[in-house]
Amino acid sequence: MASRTLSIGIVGLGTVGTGVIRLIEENAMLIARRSGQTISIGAITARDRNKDRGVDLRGYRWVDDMLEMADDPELDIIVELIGGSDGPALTLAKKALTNGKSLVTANKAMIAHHGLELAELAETNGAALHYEAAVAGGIPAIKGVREGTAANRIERIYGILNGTSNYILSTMETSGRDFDDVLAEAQALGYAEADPSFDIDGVDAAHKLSILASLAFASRLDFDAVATEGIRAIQAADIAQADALGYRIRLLGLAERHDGDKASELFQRVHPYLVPKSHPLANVDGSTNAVVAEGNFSGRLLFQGAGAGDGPTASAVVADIIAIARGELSPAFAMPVKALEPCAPAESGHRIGRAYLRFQVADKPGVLAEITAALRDADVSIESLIQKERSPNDAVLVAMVTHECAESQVNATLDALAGSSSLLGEPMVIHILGDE
Ligand SMILES: NC(=O)C1=CN([C@@H]2O[C@H](COP(=O)(O)OP(=O)(O)OC[C@H]3O[C@@H](n4cnc5c(N)ncnc54)[C@H](O)[C@@H]3O)[C@@H](O)[C@H]2O)C=CC1
Ligand SMILES: N[C@@H](CC=O)C(=O)O
Ligand code: NA
Repeated sequence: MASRTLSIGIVGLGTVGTGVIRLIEENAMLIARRSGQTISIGAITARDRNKDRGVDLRGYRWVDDMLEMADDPELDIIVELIGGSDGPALTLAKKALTNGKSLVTANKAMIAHHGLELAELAETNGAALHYEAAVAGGIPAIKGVREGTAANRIERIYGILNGTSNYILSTMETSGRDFDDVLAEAQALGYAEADPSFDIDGVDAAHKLSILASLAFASRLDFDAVATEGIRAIQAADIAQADALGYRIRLLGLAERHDGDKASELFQRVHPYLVPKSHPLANVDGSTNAVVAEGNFSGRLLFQGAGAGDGPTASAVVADIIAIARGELSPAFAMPVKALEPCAPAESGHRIGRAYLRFQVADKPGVLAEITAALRDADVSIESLIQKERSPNDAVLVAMVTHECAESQVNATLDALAGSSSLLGEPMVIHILGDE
């Protein structure tokens, strides 16, 4: 058994926090051998001391005020597992790092909004900031990109970054069940954020994408520049149409760096995509995540595994603790924060691709002609067109797939149709994954 002890304070005892305790208890010997030290849980806290969490916490020191942990000389590492971009999590993180204590966190919202500030605090105070669990749960995606691809110029990074929305889409696809019903199940399984709109509106995936993009492109983290759309508007009919056309719908995050003559631009987007069934991402189901990184020497790398849930997320948290125990003090964003380059956001309009468009229209003569005229005026040609029969609310679903065109042309089509009395509800655009 290792003779030295590294003491951690765990803040937050929900899905991830209790998972971390279970893992450290069950794999204690192995972890001690691998890290060269015994990892001891020196203090714990959460909102409610008396809640039954299914783990016996009686042997651990309870601290009422989490901020005391950041001042506690007995603790070497603070493990922040409460969540939230600002508020207590951020206060705790800053205090711990300022005091030279290393911080391990699963909090992507906080890293996406304040990661650079926290990384600078870590640099200044000789502490480590590790956040493997914050992106793609149990997959070592941060380590994979920060270290595994360090020698490469990354051309593009993309993937399925939110377990809850992938669980919803893939379960709706296979079972035909209702959106709300499947979301409730994902929440019960511990996959969803405290506010599940972060999952279904693409915000959680955008947090993760912005972090990955900073690592991949050595650029300053810029969450506000991620164009974000979630899965709320996707209907069972879209999933069925996609299936008939040979695709599955997945919520993807995609980032690319465009190096111009003078400056670099960064394209970052979270959006539903039609993924060809033959593409590896089409077969990523349930809460599984997958990250594709394309390096100029490595070629395409695919990291895949559980993106949410107690066990996989705890695995990533404890891997970070072990890394710190081993003395790994590498900068949080692979290089000193000052060395990261600012990149202006790239516009999407010039992007070329195919798109799935779905309209809900009034069942009256001339509607289809109106849509096709708007497409013609924007010079968008149609590869396939499906007109479905009338639904109970008298709407008719018209879905189509375009030939390759610039996204600005699709936008021009929708602009021309905006306000038309023939359209019942907002049209839906789903990009089709090309040779990304
Ligand atoms: N659940 C998952 O699959 C994953 C979660 N994460 C992240 O891990 C973090 C924790 O997530 P979960 O464990 O799912 O959340 P949870 O809601 O299950 O647990 C949160 C815990 O923090 C405590 N807490 C919240 N605010 C507090 C406060 N002001 N003072 C003291 N304690 C407070 C709660 O009492 C609870 O014990 C979040 O940042 C989340 O985004 C990351 C990857 C996967
Ligand atoms: N809510 C998140 C949890 C992991 O990050 C998700 O569903 O992916
Ligand atoms: Na991870």
